[in-house]
Amino acid sequence: MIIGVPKEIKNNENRVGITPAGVEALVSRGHKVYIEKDAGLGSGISNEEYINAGAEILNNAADVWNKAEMVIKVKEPLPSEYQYFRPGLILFTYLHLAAEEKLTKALAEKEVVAIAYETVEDEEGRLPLLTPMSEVAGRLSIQMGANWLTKYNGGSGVLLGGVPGVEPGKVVIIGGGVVGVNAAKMALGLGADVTILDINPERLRYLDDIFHGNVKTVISNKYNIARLVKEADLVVGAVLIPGAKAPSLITDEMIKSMKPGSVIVDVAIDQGGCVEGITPTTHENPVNVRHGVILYSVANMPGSVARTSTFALTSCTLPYAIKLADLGYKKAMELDPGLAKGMNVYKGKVCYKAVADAFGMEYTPLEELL
Ligand SMILES: NC(=O)C1=CN([C@@H]2O[C@H](COP(=O)(O)OP(=O)(O)OC[C@H]3O[C@@H](n4cnc5c(N)ncnc54)[C@H](O)[C@@H]3O)[C@@H](O)[C@H]2O)C=CC1
Ligand SMILES: CC(=O)C(=O)O
Repeated sequence: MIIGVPKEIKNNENRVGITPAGVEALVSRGHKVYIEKDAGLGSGISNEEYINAGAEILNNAADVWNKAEMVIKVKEPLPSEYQYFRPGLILFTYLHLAAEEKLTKALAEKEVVAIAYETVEDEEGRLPLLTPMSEVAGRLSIQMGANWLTKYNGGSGVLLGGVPGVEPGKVVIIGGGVVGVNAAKMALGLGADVTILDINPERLRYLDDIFHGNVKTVISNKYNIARLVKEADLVVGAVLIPGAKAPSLITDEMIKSMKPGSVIVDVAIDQGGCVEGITPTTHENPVNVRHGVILYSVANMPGSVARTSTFALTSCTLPYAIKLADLGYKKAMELDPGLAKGMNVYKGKVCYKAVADAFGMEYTPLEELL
Protein backbone atom coordinates (compact mmCIF):
# COMPACT_ATOMS: atom_id res chain seq x y z
CA MET A 1 0.00 0.00 0.00
CA ILE A 2 1.11 3.60 -0.56
CA ILE A 3 1.06 5.53 2.70
CA GLY A 4 1.34 9.30 3.05
CA VAL A 5 2.17 11.30 6.17
CA PRO A 6 1.62 15.05 5.79
CA LYS A 7 2.95 17.72 8.13
CA GLU A 8 0.36 18.76 10.72
CA ILE A 9 -1.01 22.27 10.19
CA LYS A 10 -3.16 22.91 13.28
CA ASN A 11 -1.90 25.76 15.47
CA ASN A 12 1.31 24.68 17.21
CA GLU A 13 0.68 21.03 16.38
CA ASN A 14 4.16 19.56 16.46
CA ARG A 15 3.26 15.88 16.48
CA VAL A 16 3.66 13.67 13.41
CA GLY A 17 1.73 10.52 12.43
CA ILE A 18 4.68 8.13 12.12
CA THR A 19 8.23 7.70 13.45
CA PRO A 20 11.23 6.23 11.60
CA ALA A 21 10.53 2.92 13.39
CA GLY A 22 7.05 2.93 11.84
CA VAL A 23 8.47 3.67 8.40
CA GLU A 24 10.96 0.85 8.77
CA ALA A 25 8.22 -1.60 9.80
CA LEU A 26 5.95 -0.68 6.87
CA VAL A 27 8.67 -0.55 4.23
CA SER A 28 10.09 -3.89 5.32
CA ARG A 29 6.63 -5.38 4.65
CA GLY A 30 6.65 -4.07 1.09
CA HIS A 31 4.73 -0.81 1.55
CA LYS A 32 5.78 2.59 0.22
CA VAL A 33 5.86 5.56 2.63
CA TYR A 34 5.87 9.23 1.60
CA ILE A 35 6.54 11.86 4.27
CA GLU A 36 6.08 15.58 3.76
CA LYS A 37 9.35 17.48 4.12
CA ASP A 38 10.01 18.60 7.72
CA ALA A 39 6.90 16.81 9.03
CA GLY A 40 8.91 15.35 11.91
CA LEU A 41 10.96 18.37 12.90
CA GLY A 42 8.54 19.49 15.63
CA SER A 43 8.99 16.10 17.26
CA GLY A 44 12.77 16.15 16.85
CA ILE A 45 12.78 13.76 13.85
CA SER A 46 14.83 14.84 10.83
CA ASN A 47 14.11 14.17 7.15
CA GLU A 48 17.33 12.11 7.04
CA GLU A 49 16.09 9.78 9.78
CA TYR A 50 12.97 9.06 7.72
CA ILE A 51 15.01 8.56 4.55
CA ASN A 52 17.38 6.18 6.35
CA ALA A 53 14.36 4.17 7.50
CA GLY A 54 13.19 3.83 3.89
CA ALA A 55 10.75 6.71 3.36
CA GLU A 56 10.67 9.12 0.45
CA ILE A 57 10.38 12.82 1.31
CA LEU A 58 8.01 14.95 -0.78
CA ASN A 59 8.18 18.72 -0.82
CA ASN A 60 4.51 19.57 -0.43
CA ALA A 61 1.33 18.39 1.20
CA ALA A 62 -0.62 18.06 -2.06
CA ASP A 63 1.79 15.43 -3.39
CA VAL A 64 1.64 13.41 -0.18
CA TRP A 65 -2.18 13.44 -0.07
CA ASN A 66 -2.60 12.78 -3.79
CA LYS A 67 -0.12 9.90 -4.06
CA ALA A 68 -1.29 8.11 -0.91
CA GLU A 69 -3.84 5.31 -0.70
CA MET A 70 -3.83 5.77 3.10
CA VAL A 71 -3.03 9.05 4.87
CA ILE A 72 -1.85 8.73 8.47
CA LYS A 73 -2.17 11.94 10.47
CA VAL A 74 -2.54 13.12 14.05
CA LYS A 75 -5.25 15.79 14.12
CA GLU A 76 -8.45 16.17 12.13
CA PRO A 77 -8.00 17.72 8.66
CA LEU A 78 -8.52 21.49 8.59
CA PRO A 79 -10.66 23.11 5.85
CA SER A 80 -7.61 23.83 3.67
CA GLU A 81 -7.00 20.06 3.55
CA TYR A 82 -10.55 19.10 2.46
CA GLN A 83 -9.49 19.70 -1.18
CA TYR A 84 -7.45 16.48 -0.98
CA PHE A 85 -10.41 14.26 -0.09
CA ARG A 86 -11.41 11.74 -2.75
CA PRO A 87 -13.46 8.55 -2.93
CA GLY A 88 -11.71 5.54 -1.42
CA LEU A 89 -8.90 7.49 0.27
CA ILE A 90 -8.24 5.90 3.67
CA LEU A 91 -7.79 8.53 6.38
CA PHE A 92 -6.45 7.24 9.69
CA THR A 93 -6.27 9.99 12.33
CA TYR A 94 -8.11 11.71 15.21
CA LEU A 95 -11.36 13.08 13.79
CA HIS A 96 -13.59 14.10 16.76
CA LEU A 97 -16.48 14.37 14.30
CA ALA A 98 -19.21 14.97 16.91
CA ALA A 99 -17.65 18.43 17.30
CA GLU A 100 -16.95 18.87 13.55
CA GLU A 101 -20.10 19.02 11.42
CA LYS A 102 -18.43 20.55 8.35
CA LEU A 103 -15.70 17.94 8.35
CA THR A 104 -18.25 15.13 8.76
CA LYS A 105 -20.15 16.39 5.73
CA ALA A 106 -16.98 16.92 3.66
CA LEU A 107 -15.78 13.36 4.39
CA ALA A 108 -19.20 11.95 3.48
CA GLU A 109 -19.55 14.03 0.32
CA LYS A 110 -16.15 12.87 -0.93
CA GLU A 111 -16.69 9.26 0.18
CA VAL A 112 -13.48 9.11 2.20
CA VAL A 113 -12.85 5.95 4.25
CA ALA A 114 -12.60 7.83 7.55
CA ILE A 115 -11.19 5.84 10.48
CA ALA A 116 -10.99 7.77 13.75
CA TYR A 117 -8.35 6.89 16.33
CA GLU A 118 -10.60 7.94 19.19
CA THR A 119 -13.34 5.36 18.58
CA VAL A 120 -11.16 2.28 17.88
CA GLU A 121 -11.76 -0.23 20.70
CA ASP A 122 -9.78 -3.11 22.17
CA GLU A 123 -11.28 -6.46 23.29
CA GLU A 124 -12.41 -4.92 26.56
CA GLY A 125 -14.09 -1.92 24.99
CA ARG A 126 -11.30 0.47 25.99
CA LEU A 127 -10.01 3.13 23.60
CA PRO A 128 -6.39 2.13 22.87
CA LEU A 129 -5.65 4.97 20.46
CA LEU A 130 -7.14 7.71 22.66
CA THR A 131 -5.49 6.46 25.85
CA PRO A 132 -1.88 7.57 25.17
CA MET A 133 -2.90 11.16 24.42
CA SER A 134 -5.35 11.22 27.33
CA GLU A 135 -2.44 10.24 29.56
CA VAL A 136 -0.47 13.19 28.20
CA ALA A 137 -3.37 15.66 28.36
CA GLY A 138 -4.38 14.57 31.86
CA ARG A 139 -0.87 15.18 33.14
CA LEU A 140 -0.56 18.46 31.24
CA SER A 141 -3.90 19.73 32.57
CA ILE A 142 -2.40 20.20 36.03
CA GLN A 143 0.79 21.80 34.67
CA MET A 144 -1.33 24.22 32.64
CA GLY A 145 -3.72 24.86 35.51
CA ALA A 146 -0.87 25.60 37.91
CA ASN A 147 0.63 27.99 35.36
CA TRP A 148 -2.61 29.92 34.83
CA LEU A 149 -3.20 30.18 38.59
CA THR A 150 -0.11 32.39 38.88
CA LYS A 151 -0.68 36.08 39.47
CA TYR A 152 1.31 37.20 36.40
CA ASN A 153 -1.10 35.18 34.23
CA GLY A 154 -4.16 36.73 35.87
CA GLY A 155 -4.76 33.80 38.21
CA SER A 156 -5.73 33.86 41.86
CA GLY A 157 -2.14 33.31 43.06
CA VAL A 158 -2.80 29.93 44.67
CA LEU A 159 0.10 27.43 44.85
CA LEU A 160 -1.54 24.02 44.36
CA GLY A 161 0.65 22.28 46.93
CA GLY A 162 0.27 24.98 49.57
CA VAL A 163 3.08 25.20 52.17
CA PRO A 164 3.32 24.27 55.84
CA GLY A 165 0.81 26.55 57.56
CA VAL A 166 -1.22 27.30 54.42
CA GLU A 167 -3.69 24.82 52.97
CA PRO A 168 -3.20 23.38 49.45
CA GLY A 169 -5.24 24.38 46.41
CA LYS A 170 -8.43 22.47 45.61
CA VAL A 171 -8.43 20.51 42.35
CA VAL A 172 -11.78 19.15 41.14
CA ILE A 173 -11.65 16.63 38.28
CA ILE A 174 -14.90 15.85 36.47
CA GLY A 175 -14.55 12.44 34.82
CA GLY A 176 -12.38 9.71 36.35
CA GLY A 177 -11.18 7.97 33.18
CA VAL A 178 -7.70 8.13 31.68
CA VAL A 179 -7.45 11.94 31.69
CA GLY A 180 -8.92 12.05 35.20
CA VAL A 181 -6.50 9.49 36.66
CA ASN A 182 -3.48 11.17 35.12
CA ALA A 183 -4.59 14.61 36.27
CA ALA A 184 -5.11 13.21 39.77
CA LYS A 185 -1.62 11.64 39.81
CA MET A 186 -0.01 14.99 38.97
CA ALA A 187 -2.18 17.01 41.33
CA LEU A 188 -1.50 14.59 44.21
CA GLY A 189 2.20 14.70 43.38
CA LEU A 190 2.11 18.46 43.84
CA GLY A 191 0.32 18.06 47.16
CA ALA A 192 -3.07 19.45 46.11
CA ASP A 193 -6.44 18.59 47.65
CA VAL A 194 -8.01 16.39 44.94
CA THR A 195 -11.65 15.43 44.31
CA ILE A 196 -12.78 13.28 41.35
CA LEU A 197 -16.39 13.05 40.17
CA ASP A 198 -17.70 10.32 37.89
CA ILE A 199 -21.13 8.95 37.05
CA ASN A 200 -19.88 5.38 37.41
CA PRO A 201 -19.76 4.18 41.04
CA GLU A 202 -17.58 1.20 40.08
CA ARG A 203 -15.02 3.60 38.67
CA LEU A 204 -15.10 5.63 41.89
CA ARG A 205 -14.45 2.44 43.89
CA TYR A 206 -11.48 1.66 41.65
CA LEU A 207 -10.10 5.20 42.06
CA ASP A 208 -10.49 5.03 45.80
CA ASP A 209 -8.48 1.80 45.79
CA ILE A 210 -5.64 2.86 43.50
CA PHE A 211 -5.16 6.19 45.25
CA HIS A 212 -5.37 4.54 48.70
CA GLY A 213 -7.99 7.01 49.84
CA ASN A 214 -5.80 10.02 49.01
CA VAL A 215 -8.38 11.46 46.60
CA LYS A 216 -12.00 12.20 47.47
CA THR A 217 -14.46 10.48 45.13
CA VAL A 218 -17.91 11.93 44.58
CA ILE A 219 -20.78 10.77 42.37
CA SER A 220 -21.30 13.17 39.47
CA ASN A 221 -24.60 15.05 39.32
CA LYS A 222 -25.57 18.67 38.86
CA TYR A 223 -25.83 19.33 42.60
CA ASN A 224 -22.40 17.92 43.45
CA ILE A 225 -20.71 19.57 40.47
CA ALA A 226 -22.14 23.00 41.47
CA ARG A 227 -21.09 22.53 45.11
CA LEU A 228 -17.52 21.44 44.32
CA VAL A 229 -16.81 23.77 41.37
CA LYS A 230 -17.72 26.76 43.57
CA GLU A 231 -14.93 25.89 46.04
CA ALA A 232 -12.33 24.81 43.46
CA ASP A 233 -9.13 26.60 42.53
CA LEU A 234 -8.64 24.39 39.48
CA VAL A 235 -11.33 22.37 37.67
CA VAL A 236 -10.38 19.78 35.04
CA GLY A 237 -13.10 18.75 32.53
CA ALA A 238 -12.30 15.11 31.71
CA VAL A 239 -15.59 13.48 30.72
CA LEU A 240 -16.21 11.34 27.66
CA ILE A 241 -19.12 9.54 26.09
CA PRO A 242 -17.19 7.75 23.31
CA GLY A 243 -17.58 9.38 19.92
CA ALA A 244 -20.33 11.72 21.17
CA LYS A 245 -20.47 15.41 21.87
CA ALA A 246 -19.37 16.01 25.47
CA PRO A 247 -22.21 16.72 27.92
CA SER A 248 -22.39 20.33 29.09
CA LEU A 249 -21.89 19.99 32.84
CA ILE A 250 -20.37 23.26 34.11
CA THR A 251 -22.99 25.95 33.63
CA ASP A 252 -22.41 29.67 33.31
CA GLU A 253 -24.01 30.09 36.76
CA MET A 254 -21.43 27.69 38.23
CA ILE A 255 -18.59 29.69 36.66
CA LYS A 256 -20.06 32.87 38.20
CA SER A 257 -19.98 31.21 41.62
CA MET A 258 -16.21 30.54 41.43
CA LYS A 259 -13.49 32.68 43.01
CA PRO A 260 -11.93 35.22 40.63
CA GLY A 261 -8.68 33.94 39.13
CA SER A 262 -9.68 30.30 39.46
CA VAL A 263 -9.01 28.13 36.42
CA ILE A 264 -10.96 25.58 34.36
CA VAL A 265 -8.98 23.34 31.99
CA ASP A 266 -11.60 21.74 29.72
CA VAL A 267 -9.68 18.79 28.28
CA ALA A 268 -12.93 17.43 26.79
CA ILE A 269 -12.96 20.36 24.36
CA ASP A 270 -11.94 18.09 21.46
CA GLN A 271 -15.41 16.54 21.77
CA GLY A 272 -17.04 19.97 22.17
CA GLY A 273 -16.18 20.63 25.83
CA CYS A 274 -18.09 20.15 29.11
CA VAL A 275 -18.38 23.87 29.97
CA GLU A 276 -21.51 25.70 28.79
CA GLY A 277 -20.76 27.86 25.73
CA ILE A 278 -17.02 27.05 25.62
CA THR A 279 -15.14 27.24 22.31
CA PRO A 280 -11.74 25.78 21.38
CA THR A 281 -8.66 27.95 21.82
CA THR A 282 -5.12 27.55 20.46
CA HIS A 283 -1.69 27.18 22.06
CA GLU A 284 -1.03 30.72 20.83
CA ASN A 285 -4.07 32.17 22.66
CA PRO A 286 -4.99 29.40 25.07
CA VAL A 287 -7.45 31.07 27.45
CA ASN A 288 -10.58 33.18 27.68
CA VAL A 289 -11.73 34.89 30.85
CA ARG A 290 -15.40 34.65 31.87
CA HIS A 291 -16.78 36.13 35.12
CA GLY A 292 -13.14 36.50 36.26
CA VAL A 293 -12.46 32.76 35.78
CA ILE A 294 -9.75 31.60 33.36
CA LEU A 295 -10.98 29.03 30.83
CA TYR A 296 -8.28 26.97 29.07
CA SER A 297 -9.67 24.97 26.11
CA VAL A 298 -6.89 23.88 23.74
CA ALA A 299 -8.06 20.93 21.63
CA ASN A 300 -4.58 19.59 20.87
CA MET A 301 -2.85 19.82 24.23
CA PRO A 302 -0.37 16.97 23.54
CA GLY A 303 0.95 18.89 20.53
CA SER A 304 2.85 21.11 22.96
CA VAL A 305 4.93 18.20 24.25
CA ALA A 306 5.28 16.69 20.81
CA ARG A 307 8.40 14.62 21.32
CA THR A 308 6.82 12.56 24.10
CA SER A 309 3.39 12.57 22.46
CA THR A 310 4.49 11.44 18.99
CA PHE A 311 6.32 8.42 20.35
CA ALA A 312 3.46 7.58 22.76
CA LEU A 313 0.79 7.90 20.06
CA THR A 314 2.56 6.10 17.23
CA SER A 315 3.59 3.15 19.39
CA CYS A 316 -0.17 2.49 19.71
CA THR A 317 -1.32 3.42 16.19
CA LEU A 318 1.41 1.56 14.28
CA PRO A 319 0.10 -2.00 14.82
CA TYR A 320 -3.27 -0.86 13.42
CA ALA A 321 -1.62 0.96 10.50
CA ILE A 322 0.28 -2.24 9.68
CA LYS A 323 -2.95 -4.28 9.75
CA LEU A 324 -4.70 -1.79 7.47
CA ALA A 325 -1.78 -1.72 5.05
CA ASP A 326 -1.15 -5.49 5.01
CA LEU A 327 -4.74 -6.68 4.83
CA GLY A 328 -6.71 -3.73 3.43
CA TYR A 329 -9.38 -2.13 5.63
CA LYS A 330 -12.15 -4.65 4.85
CA LYS A 331 -10.20 -7.74 5.89
CA ALA A 332 -8.52 -5.89 8.79
CA MET A 333 -11.92 -4.85 10.17
CA GLU A 334 -13.42 -8.29 9.64
CA LEU A 335 -10.60 -9.82 11.73
CA ASP A 336 -10.61 -7.03 14.33
CA PRO A 337 -14.12 -5.75 15.17
CA GLY A 338 -12.56 -3.18 17.53
CA LEU A 339 -10.81 -1.58 14.58
CA ALA A 340 -14.14 -1.51 12.72
CA LYS A 341 -15.48 0.71 15.54
CA GLY A 342 -13.05 3.32 14.26
CA MET A 343 -14.92 3.69 10.97
CA ASN A 344 -16.93 6.91 11.32
CA VAL A 345 -17.74 7.74 7.69
CA TYR A 346 -17.77 5.28 4.80
CA LYS A 347 -19.22 5.30 1.27
CA GLY A 348 -20.79 8.68 1.96
CA LYS A 349 -22.66 7.49 5.09
CA VAL A 350 -22.10 8.20 8.77
CA CYS A 351 -21.54 4.81 10.37
CA TYR A 352 -20.82 5.88 13.97
CA LYS A 353 -24.14 6.42 15.73
CA ALA A 354 -23.08 9.11 18.21
CA VAL A 355 -21.72 11.21 15.33
CA ALA A 356 -24.92 10.85 13.27
CA ASP A 357 -26.97 11.72 16.38
CA ALA A 358 -24.88 14.86 17.05
CA PHE A 359 -26.07 16.38 13.76
CA GLY A 360 -29.42 14.66 13.22
CA MET A 361 -27.87 12.84 10.24
CA GLU A 362 -28.84 9.39 9.05
CA TYR A 363 -26.94 6.55 10.75
CA THR A 364 -26.02 3.52 8.64
CA PRO A 365 -24.41 0.55 10.46
CA LEU A 366 -21.06 -0.36 8.91
CA GLU A 367 -22.18 -4.00 8.40
CA GLU A 368 -24.73 -2.75 5.86
CA LEU A 369 -22.01 -1.00 3.86
CA LEU A 370 -19.00 -3.33 3.88
N1 LIG B 1 -7.82 18.55 24.61
C1 LIG B 1 -6.94 17.61 24.29
O1 LIG B 1 -5.85 17.91 23.77
C2 LIG B 1 -7.23 16.19 24.56
C3 LIG B 1 -8.51 15.81 24.90
N2 LIG B 1 -8.81 14.53 25.25
C4 LIG B 1 -10.20 14.29 25.60
O2 LIG B 1 -10.41 14.14 27.00
C5 LIG B 1 -11.67 13.51 27.21
C6 LIG B 1 -11.56 12.42 28.27
O3 LIG B 1 -10.84 11.33 27.71
P1 LIG B 1 -10.53 9.99 28.52
O4 LIG B 1 -10.19 10.29 29.92
O5 LIG B 1 -9.58 9.21 27.71
O6 LIG B 1 -11.94 9.24 28.50
P2 LIG B 1 -12.35 7.99 29.39
O7 LIG B 1 -13.41 7.28 28.64
O8 LIG B 1 -11.17 7.24 29.86
O9 LIG B 1 -12.99 8.68 30.68
C7 LIG B 1 -14.14 9.44 30.65
C8 LIG B 1 -14.83 9.35 31.99
O10 LIG B 1 -15.90 10.29 31.99
C9 LIG B 1 -16.92 9.72 32.78
N3 LIG B 1 -18.15 10.47 32.57
C10 LIG B 1 -19.03 10.42 31.54
N4 LIG B 1 -20.05 11.27 31.76
C11 LIG B 1 -19.80 11.88 32.94
C12 LIG B 1 -20.48 12.86 33.72
N5 LIG B 1 -21.65 13.37 33.33
N6 LIG B 1 -19.91 13.26 34.89
C13 LIG B 1 -18.73 12.73 35.30
N7 LIG B 1 -18.06 11.80 34.63
C14 LIG B 1 -18.58 11.38 33.46
C15 LIG B 1 -16.94 8.26 32.33
O11 LIG B 1 -17.64 7.45 33.28
C16 LIG B 1 -15.46 7.97 32.25
O12 LIG B 1 -14.94 7.43 33.47
C17 LIG B 1 -12.10 13.03 25.81
O13 LIG B 1 -13.00 13.96 25.24
C18 LIG B 1 -10.81 13.03 25.04
O14 LIG B 1 -11.01 13.07 23.65
C19 LIG B 1 -7.85 13.55 25.27
C20 LIG B 1 -6.56 13.86 24.91
C21 LIG B 1 -6.16 15.19 24.46
C1 LIG C 1 -6.99 13.29 21.55
C2 LIG C 1 -6.66 14.61 21.07
O1 LIG C 1 -7.54 15.44 20.87
C3 LIG C 1 -5.29 14.97 20.82
O2 LIG C 1 -4.40 14.18 21.12
O3 LIG C 1 -5.04 16.07 20.29
